[in-house]
Amino acid sequence: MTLLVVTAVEPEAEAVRAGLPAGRVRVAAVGVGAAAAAAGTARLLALAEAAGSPYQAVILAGIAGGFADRAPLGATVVATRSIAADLGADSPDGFISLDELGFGTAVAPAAPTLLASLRESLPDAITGDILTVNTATGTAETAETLARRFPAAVAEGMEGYGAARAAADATLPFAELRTISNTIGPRDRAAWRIPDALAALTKAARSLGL
Ligand SMILES: O=C(O)c1cccc(C(=O)CC[C@H]2O[C@@H](n3cnc4c(=O)[nH]cnc43)[C@H](O)[C@@H]2O)c1
Repeated sequence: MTLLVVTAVEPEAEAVRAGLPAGRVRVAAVGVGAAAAAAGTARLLALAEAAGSPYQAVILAGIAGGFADRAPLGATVVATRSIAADLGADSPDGFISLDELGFGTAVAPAAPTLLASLRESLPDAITGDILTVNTATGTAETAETLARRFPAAVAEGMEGYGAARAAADATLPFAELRTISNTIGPRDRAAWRIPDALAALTKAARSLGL
């Protein structure tokens, strides 16, 4: 299978590459946020298709914030669904999702076969929804609100839903794989364990056996 792995930033891409045999998989950093992920992934897919060597699957990989008591620091998480948590409308009665507004869906389910293969390769990984947010959560109040709105969510990142949409437009299977660098809650950058999360990302990539 010709696989495209996209990450937000280059250190994440390097961590993934370090766990993969050279030249077998394309790993590219496409930028932070769902818009960058969608645009960057779509461009890579289109260029490969135009060159006559299309990709056959897309994985969004990177580090993430983990929900307290659901995904601890250093854990590997695999998304059953990548959900755009803040795509919709605010209202005095609470958040209204894109689905409720009738404008499509904010939920991108992982491709069943790709998800099953990731789970088999990563038996210790925590499986659940991974939220895509435009603003990284920085208060206990927002963390609690998200945990309540999304009881099956284990982590949040900023790109999954965007890359998933690009893969869906190209009718390709998609999955999201992340490792936990910080706990979702009051912003405390000093408490982020980025090197540990990047090391876990390398280990996860190696476990894929590609
Ligand atoms: O400073 C560094 O060395 C460094 C190395 C690798 C990655 C970073 C990032 O800051 C990546 C940002 C990326 O990480 C995701 N992320 C991580 N934690 C959270 C969170 O709590 N809430 C939302 N997103 C998170 C996100 O996908 C960002 O694109 C720095």
